[in-house]
Amino acid sequence: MKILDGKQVRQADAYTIAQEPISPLALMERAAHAFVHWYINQFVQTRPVAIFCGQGNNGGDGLAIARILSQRSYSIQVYLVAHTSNPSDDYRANLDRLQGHHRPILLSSEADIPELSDQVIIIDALLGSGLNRPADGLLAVTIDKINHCDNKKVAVDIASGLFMDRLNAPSDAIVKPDYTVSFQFPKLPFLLPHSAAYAGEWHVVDIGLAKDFIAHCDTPYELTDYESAERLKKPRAKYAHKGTFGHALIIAGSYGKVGAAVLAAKACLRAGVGLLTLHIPKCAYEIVQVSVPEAMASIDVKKKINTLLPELQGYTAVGIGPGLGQHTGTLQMLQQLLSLATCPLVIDADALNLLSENKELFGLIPRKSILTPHPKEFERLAGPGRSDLDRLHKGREFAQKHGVIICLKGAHTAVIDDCGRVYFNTTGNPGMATGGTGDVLTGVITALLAQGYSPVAAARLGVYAHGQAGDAAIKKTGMAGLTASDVAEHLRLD
Ligand SMILES: NC(=O)C1=CN([C@@H]2O[C@H](COP(=O)(O)OP(=O)(O)OC[C@H]3O[C@@H](n4cnc5c(N)ncnc54)[C@H](O)[C@@H]3O)[C@@H](O)[C@H]2O)[C@@H](O)CC1
Ligand SMILES: [K+]
Repeated sequence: MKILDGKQVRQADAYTIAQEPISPLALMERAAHAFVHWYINQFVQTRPVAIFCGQGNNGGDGLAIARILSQRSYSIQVYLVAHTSNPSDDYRANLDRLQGHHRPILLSSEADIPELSDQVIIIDALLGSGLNRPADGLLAVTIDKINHCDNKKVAVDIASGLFMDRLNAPSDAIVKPDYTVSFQFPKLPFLLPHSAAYAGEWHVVDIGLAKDFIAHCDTPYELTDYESAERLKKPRAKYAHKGTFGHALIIAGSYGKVGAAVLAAKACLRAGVGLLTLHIPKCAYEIVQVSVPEAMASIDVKKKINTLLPELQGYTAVGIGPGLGQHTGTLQMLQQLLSLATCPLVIDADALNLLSENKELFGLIPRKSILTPHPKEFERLAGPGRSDLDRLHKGREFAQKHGVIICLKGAHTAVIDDCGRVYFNTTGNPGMATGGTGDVLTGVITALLAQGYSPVAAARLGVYAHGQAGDAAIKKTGMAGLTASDVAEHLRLD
């Protein structure tokens, strides 16, 4: 699913209106019905509804939603905030349509803002994607009051006060909803850590904007959702043998961090690789043979660290980094790998830290290698970002400059390809913020690369499947109890 900017959404809107054709008012009605369809599956009729409306089209949506909910026997009360001398036509039309069903209350000062009982659900339709400056005056006061009550809150399209395409200042008044029901597309701020709190749990509802227009819309931002992940998957052929699914090499582990190698290996196997060899220091030999009997071991000359690059011939992908340590001998091995590798690489954890400490090696990274930094590792690689958006821009620049794919890990891990396209992941949960899950991810992506997936597909599908495994695992373990081993065990690629 694509993520469009404000201008593109307005163009999609206008194109649909002209081409379908459909009147703007009928499109608003369709959006309101889509919202209500979601709403009635979520909240029972016995919960009263307070709908706060502005005077743009977002407010128009709110008025149409109020009418439709009232027709469905929900008890509603609309509160209007007058913030413009030029209310939108469709706002006016919906205000007219509401007459006879309901009498809205106009809020003229702070004193008019109601105290609501706990049972009331708040629908926020004050401002939508047309926000052109931070909310102030009575709008800001109303937003503040809404935020201070414990009632469940649902934002229509986007939380009032949240910019779609640019950063808000920390002091801006923005509704903090429990849910956002977004029309047709998610919005970029929903996916960025610092603004995600202003989206809550977000849902996208289809309002029938023209598919041909959307298909041709050029945007750097996209989601990896269920449909796109399914499209990326390659079926396993009936007459396949283990050679069909590649031979992965994972270079991992050091004294005290052998677990990282084991986790990466288990995940690699669960992600369907044909054969796996682990290159490990001597101290890891028994541990690996016992805990991952399916993997072959390539033993380093050193007892506690990896220093000697094995012969690379025959491997279809190499993953390096989990639990590796940052010794000089290991650095030389990494340098050799970067110079000699002819198959795609996954570079993670200490291998990334070694690169950050030795930036002159950047030029050696084979094109289309996959780098999997968490935000701190990314900062070490590419410098600090002033904001989430800035970090994303830095990631796009870095990926294009060095011809690599970056998995910038986080709640919505961003896979950034070497053309600067960003694919946000949609699976996973906060339980996965625990040691070892990164090692599991390296194993999964290495397995997919080894099986012949393109680097971008391997990164997107790997990140998606990794999050999906975490989501499946918490059904048994709960979030707090989730371990990286649980994630590895619950991986399912078909
Ligand atoms: N995406 C789509 O194709 C559709 C969008 N619809 C709705 O239309 C909305 C966008 O409508 P609009 O463009 O009218 O935008 P808004 O509803 O956000 O309102 C814009 C109006 O508010 C004023 N305004 C902006 N920022 C302000 C501020 N800080 N303080 C006071 N006034 C401010 C503007 O000058 C303008 O008059 C969407 O969010 C969505 O809810 C739906 O009706 C149907 C289809
Ligand atoms: K809103």
